[in-house]
Amino acid sequence: MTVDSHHPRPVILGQNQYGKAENRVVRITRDGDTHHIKDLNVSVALSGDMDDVHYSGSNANVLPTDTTKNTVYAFAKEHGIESAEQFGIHLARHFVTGQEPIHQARIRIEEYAWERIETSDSNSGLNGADEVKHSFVRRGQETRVAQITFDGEKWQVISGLKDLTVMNSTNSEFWGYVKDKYTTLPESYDRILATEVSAKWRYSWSSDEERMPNWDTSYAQAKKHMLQAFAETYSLSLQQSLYQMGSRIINSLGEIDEIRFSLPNKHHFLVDLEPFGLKNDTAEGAVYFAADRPYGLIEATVLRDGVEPQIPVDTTNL
Ligand SMILES: O=c1[nH]c(=O)c2[nH]c(=O)[nH]c2[nH]1
Repeated sequence: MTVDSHHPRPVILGQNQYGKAENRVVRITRDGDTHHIKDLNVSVALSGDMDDVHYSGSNANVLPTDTTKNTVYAFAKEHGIESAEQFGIHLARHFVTGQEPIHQARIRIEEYAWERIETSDSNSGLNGADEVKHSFVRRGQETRVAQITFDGEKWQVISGLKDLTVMNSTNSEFWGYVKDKYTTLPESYDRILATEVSAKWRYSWSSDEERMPNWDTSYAQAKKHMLQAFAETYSLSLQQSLYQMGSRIINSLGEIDEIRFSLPNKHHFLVDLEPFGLKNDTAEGAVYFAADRPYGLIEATVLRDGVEPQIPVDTTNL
């Protein structure tokens, strides 16, 4: 049999599925001052009677991927997120039982774990009222970095860390900024503040080997002060938090003269759930869309008065 180009061999549609992938959903629940966080990456894949949309373009059986995304956010608000498994079961059941043409739903979930930042008061137990209960550090922790330079006489040691992700689920505002004709950002009086800290600090030590700092102790202290300053600062901008983190280190650790931060503002947008009759109110605990890009990038050096800045402005490849 010859192949007639006007009547090609039938081409058959094989396995197919569709849905919205990587819905980044952050659910904060508030129990008084104590906040709880669930942070998921949810991917929905549906399959069923989808021949027509592929063969002819008829969308009659197609629940839009946009709807699957909205369902993830609305369920997070309405039913909460008890566990990834429970949330996935709930979603899968909804799609399969709710839409006749959908026969199978596969929900894949990644969950990012967060731990509470221990603030000064959580340890002492003396002043429990001031303990910070809305500050978290993402588990997995950071990468420690160091750069050592020696010219035969003098040493320069720059230490630091990257990929230390932290979040305050309240005590962050952003308002009173410049507005021009392109400004649309609504002022916020209670927002999530999250960043992935990249910091490099320079030691004043440069020669006397007898008086060399204890690098491990110093690193642990710098990290602790940075986290506590982040947690304890009532923030009016990420810039202000940055300065507080840096100055806490400079004030607490005599051996460090200079610190440079690169802080991406990991934006969390309140999801509009009004169309589904759901109030998504910050004060009650809310559902956020965790955007990955673009992001604000806040960078600055904080130094001891009188010292010369030496850490390069662009520390990416330090
Ligand atoms: O903490 C912030 N600093 C900014 O400079 C800024 N700009 C913006 O849009 N949001 C924020 N947040």
